[in-house]
Amino acid sequence: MMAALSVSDLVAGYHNRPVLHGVSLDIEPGTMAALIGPNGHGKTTLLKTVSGLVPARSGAIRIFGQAIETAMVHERVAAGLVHVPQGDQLFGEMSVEENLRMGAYLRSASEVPGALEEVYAFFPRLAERRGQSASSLSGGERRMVGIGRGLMAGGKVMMIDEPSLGLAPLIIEQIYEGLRGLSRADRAFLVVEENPSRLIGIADRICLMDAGRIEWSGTAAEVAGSRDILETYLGGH
Ligand SMILES: Nc1ncnc2c1ncn2[C@@H]1O[C@H](COP(=O)(O)OP(=O)(O)OP(=O)(O)O)[C@@H](O)[C@H]1O
Repeated sequence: MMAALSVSDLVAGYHNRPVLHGVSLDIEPGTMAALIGPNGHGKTTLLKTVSGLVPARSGAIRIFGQAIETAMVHERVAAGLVHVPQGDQLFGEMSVEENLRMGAYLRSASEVPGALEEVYAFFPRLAERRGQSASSLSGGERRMVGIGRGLMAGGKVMMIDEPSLGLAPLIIEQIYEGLRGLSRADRAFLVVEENPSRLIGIADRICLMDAGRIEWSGTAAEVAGSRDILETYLGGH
């Protein structure tokens, strides 16, 4: 089967600091992969390199077979790639719905109402607050708008950087349930998560990143059952 996202031997970094030392990973359509690992080992840099915010020095990135490693950011979005960054970067003065509509800037006007319906169906709280300014939302609601705005782009591969960051356990559950519900045969997710136990029953595969490489990958239950992995990489979480 053709991978939704395929990364091979990706090398990238900042100025004279290499961060990714040959990352390879494939995500199948219809699945969710989670990227875990110690802080500062390149998870965010991987997402930024795939979305084109950090240039790749070498290696290949493909979306459903289409090579994008030298494409401009907007061309990657047009190819179906969505990146929901840490901190959401919402427009605080604009309403929930206006923020959501911003995500659909590359789509035709006729597709927007259906896309909005989909977001509101999965995050009903946003439907209730559609006219409220983004700056007045709670942290969890903001995260939902960030993810919803990504969905509005109609992406086939959604990368979400730490959807659970700073949120209460109940809200984290709602966010992950929303994501699970958004799973479709023609869509794939890559999420960064610091706590692998949250991903049991949610992520299809866990990829462990260490020192700029994918060191290991397997199911969430395999991670939870592996003392070595938990103790070596995750400080016994
Ligand atoms: N703009 C930048 N310029 C220079 N170095 C950077 C820049 N952004 C990140 N780095 C460095 O690159 C390395 C990897 O950072 P990255 O944010 O990818 O890690 P991470 O695994 O996502 O960690 P975290 O979970 O803490 O976000 C770190 O050493 C970081 O200091």
